[in-house]
Amino acid sequence: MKTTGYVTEIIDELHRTASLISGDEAEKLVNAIVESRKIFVAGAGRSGLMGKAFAMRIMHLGLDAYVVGETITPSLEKEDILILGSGSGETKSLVSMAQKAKSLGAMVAAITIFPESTIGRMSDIAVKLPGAPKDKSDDSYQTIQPMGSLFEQTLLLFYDAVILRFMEKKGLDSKTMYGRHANLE
Ligand SMILES: O=C([C@H](O)CO)[C@H](O)[C@H](O)COP(=O)(O)O
Repeated sequence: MKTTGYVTEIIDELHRTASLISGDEAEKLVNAIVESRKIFVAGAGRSGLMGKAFAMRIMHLGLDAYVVGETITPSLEKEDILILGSGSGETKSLVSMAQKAKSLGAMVAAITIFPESTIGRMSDIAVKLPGAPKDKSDDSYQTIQPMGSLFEQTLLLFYDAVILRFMEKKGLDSKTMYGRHANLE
């Protein structure tokens, strides 16, 4: 298949996964972000990269957003939310973060293929995204893509959709948000 054929196939896969995301679960996450004081985002590897893109846009919304592990990230407190993106829901560093966040009384949200995973079960809000785990141990969801690519792409689209929903709720537009964009690039 030509590279452009693969692009079309990936988009078809994303159409299928997008249509399976629960609107109620997504709305719970948006409302939790609205109600939280600070928003912390975490994920490992590629899932973490999608989280960084999400945290940047949350900052553009005018909220206090942080990526876990960065040098200027402050302490998590009980009025805050920790959002974890993890296909498997079993990544060890994220399990520890979820445990710590729970012990501090903060809200934990998981975006995962497996709400029944360790991270999913520990979370106050779990949004299920369809996909195949990176080790392909669960072959119930078919994708032509390697490892967790389909989950990671769906995660980025989902995060961008959360931003749009937040903008809609708060009457924000791109122009206002651009006013907060980095100007030392
Ligand atoms: O980087 C990743 C890998 O390339 C899978 O496609 C994963 O995002 C990373 O290993 C984290 O895994 P999950 O927590 O299961 O998303």
